Amino acid sequence: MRVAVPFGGRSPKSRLAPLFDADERREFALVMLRDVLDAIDRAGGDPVVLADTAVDVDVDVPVIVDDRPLTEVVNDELGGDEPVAIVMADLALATPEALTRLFETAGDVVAAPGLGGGTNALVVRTPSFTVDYHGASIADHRAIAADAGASFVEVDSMRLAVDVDEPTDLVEVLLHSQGRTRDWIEEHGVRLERGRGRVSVTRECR
Ligand SMILES: Nc1nc2c(ncn2[C@@H]2O[C@H](COP(=O)(O)OP(=O)(O)OP(=O)(O)O)[C@@H](O)[C@H]2O)c(=O)[nH]1
Ligand SMILES: C[C@H](OP(=O)(O)O)C(=O)O
Repeated sequence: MRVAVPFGGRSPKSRLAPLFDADERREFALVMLRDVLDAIDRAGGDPVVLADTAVDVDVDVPVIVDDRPLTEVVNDELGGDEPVAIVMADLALATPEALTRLFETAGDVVAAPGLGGGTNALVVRTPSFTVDYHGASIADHRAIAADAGASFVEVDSMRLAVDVDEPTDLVEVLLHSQGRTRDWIEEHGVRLERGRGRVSVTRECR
């Protein structure tokens, strides 16, 4: 199955500014993209990157450069007869097993909800569905599918629910991931900070 991976490479991961400067955030976003492309490949998907700027992914994966807004770019992928998946580039915990389960779940539209209201991954098997990202997009996508008379099935997956947007999301990477992303944040001095409540992260050296 074709798996489109949207990638905003120009000024990514602004919510990680408390930890990383702009160059580091660009590098970090690329490292996550590499992990996600690997997981898709190992799940048997055919990835294509939809990037808002030219990007060197360092692997043999096609890159389409299109600087229109995310929703427009993704909607151009939809509407055909073949199923297509959309997997976000910041799913640092994604494993081939979690993605295989997503790809194999039956439904006109299959969605992996993200923390905080987003839609981290989709499989679309009907031309009647369109996306509308940002805000509580999982609720919007549920409504769009209902209006189109399409079934909407949500996959319950912690590995696909964590999109790395905010410093606290790095806790999940350090605790549950083995990939390049985890290595990168460790090399950049990010450590778990254990207190009385939820574990957080701190950066040792800058
Ligand atoms: N092609 C494309 N992909 C985008 C764009 N904006 C975000 N993305 C991708 O969409 C997914 C979700 O991105 P977000 O977490 O909302 O945005 P971000 O720019 O990575 O991070 P923030 O600056 O913290 O919002 C990631 O895979 C991004 O790389 C865009 O304008 N164009
Ligand atoms: C694109 C957006 O991502 P988030 O801002 O929730 O990470 C969404 O999933 O609607």
